[in-house]
Amino acid sequence: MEKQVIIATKNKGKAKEFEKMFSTFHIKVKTLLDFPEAIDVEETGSTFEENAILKAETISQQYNIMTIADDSGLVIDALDGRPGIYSARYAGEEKNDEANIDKVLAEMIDIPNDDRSAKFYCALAIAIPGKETITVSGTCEGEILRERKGNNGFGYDPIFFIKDKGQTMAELPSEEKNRISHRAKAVDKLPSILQNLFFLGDQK
Ligand SMILES: O=c1[nH]c(=O)c2ncn([C@@H]3O[C@H](COP(=O)(O)OP(=O)(O)OP(=O)(O)O)[C@@H](O)[C@H]3O)c2[nH]1
Ligand SMILES: [Mg+2]
Repeated sequence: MEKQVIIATKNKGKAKEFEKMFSTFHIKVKTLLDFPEAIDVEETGSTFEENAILKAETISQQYNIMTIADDSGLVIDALDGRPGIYSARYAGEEKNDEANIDKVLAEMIDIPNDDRSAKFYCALAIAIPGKETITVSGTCEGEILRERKGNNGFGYDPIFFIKDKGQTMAELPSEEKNRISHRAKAVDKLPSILQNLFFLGDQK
């Protein structure tokens, strides 16, 4: 039977990236964009991992199926780690990427060029009914530009500059982002975990 996994996200940018990355695992992926009636999980955790676990466990219990959730964000050193777990809503509940970028650029207007380091962080939680939830994570180092560059990706990608690429995350083609991003680095850790889980105890 083809393995089924729900990715507990409503974020279109993430959904696209997960569908592309999972196509190599021959696992059929659905996201919460396919389940409009899914519980809307309130992210009350104080860490990326806590929020990812909340999202994965709520949905895996609702549908009794293996669920992976991603909680991720942008952590800027000069802003004491902000926006962090509040990245999606940094400029307000409407989760507007453009407004989020504007707010970060305004807060960093006086930050010198040599103090604009940042990282993207992604925590994934894997919840399987009847088993212990597992988390993995990935990070991608970069720095924050003073203006947007590039139209690919989503969120803060246009202002996140990756030195050894000489480009922003939004200038990279999506295949390239899906090789080097914080999300890709976390997803890369899944095959060995899924192998063990499926090998040790086939999903019911
Ligand atoms: O430029 C970006 N490139 C990325 O690759 C990326 N990954 C995360 N983020 C930011 O962090 C928030 C996640 O917040 P988040 O994990 O709570 O997700 P979300 O609320 O958007 O959807 P959901 O997965 O919770 O349904 C997102 O909205 C973005 O602002 C990114 N920005
Ligand atoms: Mg969220």
